[in-house]
Amino acid sequence: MAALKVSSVKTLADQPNLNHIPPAYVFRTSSTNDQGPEDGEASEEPIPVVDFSLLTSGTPDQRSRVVQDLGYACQEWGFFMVINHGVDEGLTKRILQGCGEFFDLTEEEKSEYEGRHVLDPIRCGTSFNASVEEIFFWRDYLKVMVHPEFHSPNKPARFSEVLEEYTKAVRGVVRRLLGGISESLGLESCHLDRILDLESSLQILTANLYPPCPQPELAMGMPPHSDHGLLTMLIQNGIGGLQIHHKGRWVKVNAVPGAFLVNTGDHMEILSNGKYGSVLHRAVVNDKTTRMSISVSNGPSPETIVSPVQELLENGSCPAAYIGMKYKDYLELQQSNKLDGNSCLNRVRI
Ligand SMILES: O=C(O)CCC(=O)C(=O)O
Ligand SMILES: [Fe+2]
Repeated sequence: MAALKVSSVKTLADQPNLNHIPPAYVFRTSSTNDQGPEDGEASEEPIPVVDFSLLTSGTPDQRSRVVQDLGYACQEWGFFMVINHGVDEGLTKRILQGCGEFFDLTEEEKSEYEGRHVLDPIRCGTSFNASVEEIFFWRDYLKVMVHPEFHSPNKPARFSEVLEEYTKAVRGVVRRLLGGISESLGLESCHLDRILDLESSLQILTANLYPPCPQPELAMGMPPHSDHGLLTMLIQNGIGGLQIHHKGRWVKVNAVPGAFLVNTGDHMEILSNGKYGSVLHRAVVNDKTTRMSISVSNGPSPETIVSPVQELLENGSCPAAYIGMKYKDYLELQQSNKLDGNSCLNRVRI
C-alpha cells in the first residue's frame, strides 16, 4: 500500500485561524515539558568564536592560537561560530532568498522533487522521514547533493547558479577549517584532507523551513540529533531557534550576525576516536515569524571508509573505539531511520 502523503507544514500553517497543532505534531506534552536537563529551559552561555581570517592570514602566533581555539571548541563544545570567513554577504542573502522562493513554489511544482529514495540527489518533504515517523516535526525541507556531483532543482529561476557558487565558497572555508582541526589533533594540516579524499567530498545542502506555530511549546522543529559528516555549516534568516546540548544542558545559540554556525558531525567523532564528539542539537519553533535555516553538511568522499585515524591510536596503546564504515553506507543508514539522538553512532561503536 502506498504511504499516505503528509502535506507540508507550510500548507498547514497557512490555514486561517489555526489555533492548535494537529495531534500528530505534538512532540512534547505539558507533563514532559521542562522536566530536568534533558528537556529543560535552554540557558544562554557564550559560545566559542573562531576568527577565520587569522587562520588564513594571521601571524604564526595568531595562527597557532586559532588552531588551539578550534581544538578547544571541538573538544569542549562540538560547536563554534566562524567570523571573518570571507563568504560574501550578498551571496548568503541570495541563497536564503533562493531557498525561500523554492518553498514558495506550488505543492505541485515541488512534488517533482519529492524523491523516492533517501539517497536521491534532490529531495523535498516535511518532518525528517515521514514514511517511518509517528510524530511529525514542524519543519519542511529541501535537500540537494551538490558535490562531488552537482545537482539542483531547475526552479526557481537562477537558483542553481547561486547554489553552486554558495556551496563552493562553503567548501573552501570547510577545507581550511579542517586543516586547522587536523593540526589541533597533532597531525599535519593536509592529513585529514588526504585520508578523507576531500577533493571529492560529499556535500549536501539542506534548507529548513519552520513556519510560525500556534503552540510552539508543544511542537519541535527538529528533535535532538547529531549530523553525519565532518562539519555542518549553518546560516539562518536572522531568527534564532537552534539549541545545542552542552554539559547536560540545552544552550540557545544567539548568532553573531553574518557568522557561520558550525557543528562537528559523527564522522569527526569517529576519525578522532571520540576526542571531538559529535554534538547533539535541536531546533525549536516560534509563534511569530517563519524561520529558515540552511545547513550544509560536509563529509569525506562517499566511498571513504571512515575509521579512527591510525596516528591517533598511538601504536595500539589506545584502542579504536569505532569500526570503519563507508560514508555512503552510514548516510543511507542514518537517513532511512528516525532522527533519534546520535543513535546511528551506536552502530559503529565498539
Ligand atoms: O535549523 C536549525 O537550526 C538546525 C538544522 C539542523 O540541525 C540540520 O539541518 O541538521
Ligand atoms: Fe543538524
